[in-house]
Amino acid sequence: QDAALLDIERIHFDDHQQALVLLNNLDLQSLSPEDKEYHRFLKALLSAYEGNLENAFHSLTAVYTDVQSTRVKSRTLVSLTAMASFLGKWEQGFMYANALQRALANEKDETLMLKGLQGLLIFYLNAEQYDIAKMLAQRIEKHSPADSPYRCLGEVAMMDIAAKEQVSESKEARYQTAKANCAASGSRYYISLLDNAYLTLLIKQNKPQQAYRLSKIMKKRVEDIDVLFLDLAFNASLAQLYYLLGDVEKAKTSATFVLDQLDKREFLQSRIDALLVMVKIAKAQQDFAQALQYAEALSKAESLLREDNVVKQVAYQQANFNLAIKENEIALLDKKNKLLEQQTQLTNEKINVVTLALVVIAICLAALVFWSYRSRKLHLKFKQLAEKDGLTGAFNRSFFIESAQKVLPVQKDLQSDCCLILFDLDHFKQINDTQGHQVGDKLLSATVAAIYEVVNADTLVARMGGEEFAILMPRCDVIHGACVAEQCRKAIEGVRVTHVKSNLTVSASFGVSDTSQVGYNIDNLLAAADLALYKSKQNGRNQVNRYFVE
Ligand SMILES: Nc1nc2c(ncn2[C@@H]2O[C@H](COP(=O)(O)OP(=O)(O)OP(=O)(O)O)[C@@H](O)[C@H]2O)c(=O)[nH]1
Repeated sequence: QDAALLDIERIHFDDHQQALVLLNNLDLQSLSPEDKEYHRFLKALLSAYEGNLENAFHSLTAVYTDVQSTRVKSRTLVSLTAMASFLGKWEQGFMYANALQRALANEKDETLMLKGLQGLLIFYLNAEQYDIAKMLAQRIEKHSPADSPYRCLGEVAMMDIAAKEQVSESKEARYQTAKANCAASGSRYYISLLDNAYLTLLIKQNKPQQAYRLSKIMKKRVEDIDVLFLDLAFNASLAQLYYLLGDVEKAKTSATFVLDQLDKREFLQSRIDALLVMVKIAKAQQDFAQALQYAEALSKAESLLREDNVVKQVAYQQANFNLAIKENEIALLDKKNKLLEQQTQLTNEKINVVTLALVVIAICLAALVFWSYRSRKLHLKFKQLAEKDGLTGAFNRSFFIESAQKVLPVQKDLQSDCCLILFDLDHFKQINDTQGHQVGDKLLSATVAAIYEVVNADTLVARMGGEEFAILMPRCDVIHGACVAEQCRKAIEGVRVTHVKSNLTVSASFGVSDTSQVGYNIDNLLAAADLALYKSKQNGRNQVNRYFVE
């Protein structure tokens, strides 16, 4: 903030005229927007010295409402709080004091914090809440160095409270330390306030000689400062002091000075002190008419003060009550918020649990699908392994026999002929020996593939062992069977295997049997076909022979 503005605020208690001159001479255009607001605040504050505190209070209220800068706003709140107590605006004052207390709870700026405490201290002092005022003074003492004006104000407050409470013990030592601190702070105004508080205490403790010495020291300074409130308080004290010292004329002069001023709320205590002296003097001089007049004025002033005290107490109670309501509301809101938080947390947790459950279910389902797919695949594989020959893909012997045992009785019931072809590759050992086993294997596979080209898909083709194969054909007589066998023989003749060392030809010998001759027994069918096959081998191989009953 602008140094000139800060200076004006610093000196305004001690030299308000100089402060006013400086403020009016400032070039407004050169100020930042925040400093313009600060300038407006200072103008409102200094207007208090024009004699109308009420007007100054209104100006400050307007500043407080209008300004944007939080710094200027909180500074204005401090002055409003203190000023409300001088004007007896207790209801507003407690409201401001509460707002200020709340603001101070979060205040990080040390100067603003001390300023705030200062405003609160003045307010609670005037509100006669001495316990709170003492606490505030202690806080100020803790936060400020010995030579700070804030520290000095704390000392003034403590002395003022001692005077108000009319303590009987000597405060001489305390006064001397306080005075040293206040002198170090360089504030004439605060030193005068301290002196006046101590002066009041000395008078109340009936120590007129000490009080007199002090008053002599004070006089010049008070006159120089020229603040009406201080002038009146000092003269009221002087009136009491001179009366105690028996200097009636001087007591009268001082009291009259007080009573000649406008009858305002902020000067009420000084007025009462002065009137009290005037009543005593008039009585002592046996001027009863005058004494009555002063007594009436005194009673009026005292009743005003009592009224003010009642208003003050009620406002204080009300403020505490409002605060309690607000605290309850805040506590209630806190609880509601906590409840909402817990509900949201609960909902979130529920969502998490549901999501987790869904994920787990999805994983389980996927695992289940995968597992059933795998097990189906495995099952098929096992089934295949159990039913088929691994090399050629034809059915194996056991499956062939099993199937034949199921098929044949059905065919028998249907009176449908079936025939069985048995064939064996020729000179296969030789092929193995000359071409190698791998070629032999290839040949076996190619043979089965060639057979499947000839027969129907529902025909049972099986590898019975080694290079021997069987074909079972339902709804087929021996002539048709021999025909199929012939086709198969030719197909095998056409089988070619790649990557062989020399030209490789392959053939097979066939034997065909049928149910019309040997019945529907698989063993008989096989045996009969085997005989026919044997015949083919005997007759030079690569041929088909049917079984005939001899
Ligand atoms: N590469 C191969 N050879 C096999 C397999 N099973 C049996 N063999 C062979 O097939 C040959 C059968 O030989 P043999 O029973 O003497 O009959 P062959 O040489 O075909 O002679 P003929 O039947 O009289 O024409 C043997 O050498 C077996 O080792 C097989 O899975 N792969």
